[in-house]
Amino acid sequence: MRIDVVTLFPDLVNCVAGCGITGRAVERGLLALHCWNPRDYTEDRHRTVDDRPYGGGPGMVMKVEPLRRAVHDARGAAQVPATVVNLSPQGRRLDQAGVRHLASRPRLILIAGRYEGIDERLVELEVDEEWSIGDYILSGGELAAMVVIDACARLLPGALGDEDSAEQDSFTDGLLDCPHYTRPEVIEGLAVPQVLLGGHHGEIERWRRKQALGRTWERRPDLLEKLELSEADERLLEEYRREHAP
Ligand SMILES: Nc1nonc1C(=O)NCC1CCCCC1
Repeated sequence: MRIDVVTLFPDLVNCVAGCGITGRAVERGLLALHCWNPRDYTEDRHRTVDDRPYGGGPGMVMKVEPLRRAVHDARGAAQVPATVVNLSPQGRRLDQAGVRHLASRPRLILIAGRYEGIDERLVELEVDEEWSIGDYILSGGELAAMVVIDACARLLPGALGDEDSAEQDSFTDGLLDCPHYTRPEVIEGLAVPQVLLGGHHGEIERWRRKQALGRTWERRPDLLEKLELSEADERLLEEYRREHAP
């Protein structure tokens, strides 16, 4: 998978290429990451990428032309046609289904805006999809782009080793994750649940599933409403509810 990012801060975005699962995906050739700086596509002495907003108001707006030239060069840098994605609070809210959709694209060009935003005509001329990582305002689209890169990289075949399987990731099956524990067995009088020490894999799996169902019910009932639970899951959840009824 190839991801290009149009950004005024390539050093920030390139951090993902240097460490962790994303760094390993790049090392293994599973993910190619390239940044394109609109400032390199300016033609004036001051390398201007922004200007005052029509209609007045605070802040600045990113100009179309430097962005458009950067997108154009990004498109031409590889044969594979790209899906151009703008990251902004105006986009569709990203969830794991959205990540699966984006990770299924052979190539993405992510646009990371700054200032008050990008000129709307760039969106009309070049952007295929707009995505938001949440209902809050960041200083720029770079962190959102890095979230997309990380979440997509985890889904690339071969990106995860056994030690960090995405299969057990919460949200993979629409549920929150179960609690996790490691040594020591007791900390400040808090012991690891006995079932996890017994080595009975069937019981452990059952306990983890019940915890995932129960925690989703307690913390994110909205997620539970979207799911068709099996009879076994319904029974597990009922058991959890009985054990945790206030
Ligand atoms: N939330 C978000 N999800 O994706 N991006 C987000 C964001 O807050 N981005 C910053 C804005 C700042 C003004 C210019 C355009 C990007």
